[in-house]
Amino acid sequence: MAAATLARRIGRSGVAVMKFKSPPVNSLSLEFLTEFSISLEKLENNRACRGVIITSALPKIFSSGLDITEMCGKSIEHYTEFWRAVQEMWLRLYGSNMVTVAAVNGSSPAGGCLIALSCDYRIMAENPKFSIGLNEAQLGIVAPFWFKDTFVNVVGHRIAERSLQLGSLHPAPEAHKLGLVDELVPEEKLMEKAAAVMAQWLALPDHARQLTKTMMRKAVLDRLVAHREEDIKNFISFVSKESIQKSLRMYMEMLKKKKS
Ligand SMILES: CCCCC/C=C\C/C=C\C/C=C/C(=O)SCCNC(=O)CCNC(=O)[C@H](O)C(C)(C)COP(=O)(O)OP(=O)(O)OC[C@H]1O[C@@H](n2cnc3c(N)ncnc32)[C@H](O)[C@@H]1OP(=O)(O)O
Repeated sequence: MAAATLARRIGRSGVAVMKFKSPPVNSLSLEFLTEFSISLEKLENNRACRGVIITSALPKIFSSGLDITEMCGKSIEHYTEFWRAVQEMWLRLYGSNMVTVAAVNGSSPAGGCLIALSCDYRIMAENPKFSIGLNEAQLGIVAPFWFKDTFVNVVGHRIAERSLQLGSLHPAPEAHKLGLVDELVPEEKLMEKAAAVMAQWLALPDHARQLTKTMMRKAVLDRLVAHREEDIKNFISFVSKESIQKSLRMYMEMLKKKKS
């Protein structure tokens, strides 16, 4: 696959490093999501792999979230396939038996934030220009219930409610204060710190850690599994509305204008 190049390396420590590399901004296209899920599945099935560090190969951007062009002016069949791929990615990552560490080395709005939130631990570069959050409301769209559930499980109900309603993108220091990321480190120390955190988590017996993780996350995962088809229908009916299409088009135009 060409668009989403994901470098993987499993060291002697049993840790893979996955680097998002889909210029210009690592947006989560159908192709990217499919490749990401396949990569996760391969690592999950590889007994030599016990943990994965997820980061970006691009400067300043971890991931710009779902590829908005995938949600604009496409067919029902396309929306169905795209949304199933988003669900699949989250089910694999949030439900992974591996230790997952996000080394967030750039901005991470919406779907990018979901990826970080789905990991076991988040370390972010301490650059106040980098921001993270579920900003869907700013686009005139609504974060699905499982994005919200994942967010609540990390920061708690009150912080999630305020942040989601306002569609806030939190600069790194604020994200740390809110508990949205666990640690801030200078950018050049990010991978070193991620490896140290990984070693700490891998020092425990896998079975105890895995069963505990399942216990903590199962209810939220089961909720999407039980309502998967309904969630796809909701997405399609929401995104097919002309008012939502208009909001998405205006947002894309705003992004382009910002440059000129
Ligand atoms: C009640 C029932 C509910 C049911 C559920 C229904 C609906 C919910 C559906 C979905 C949830 C949505 C989740 C999402 O993830 S939406 C995506 C949100 N992402 C963003 O808001 C980020 C937008 N991008 C930026 O802010 C910036 O681009 C950046 C990431 C900060 C990088 O800035 P920089 O200045 O470095 O780059 P540019 O802005 O110049 O961008 C370069 C280039 O990329 C294009 N682009 C950026 N982001 C996206 C994107 N997410 N998708 C597609 N394209 C993107 C940008 O337009 C530029 O393109 P150009 O052609 O001009 O070069």
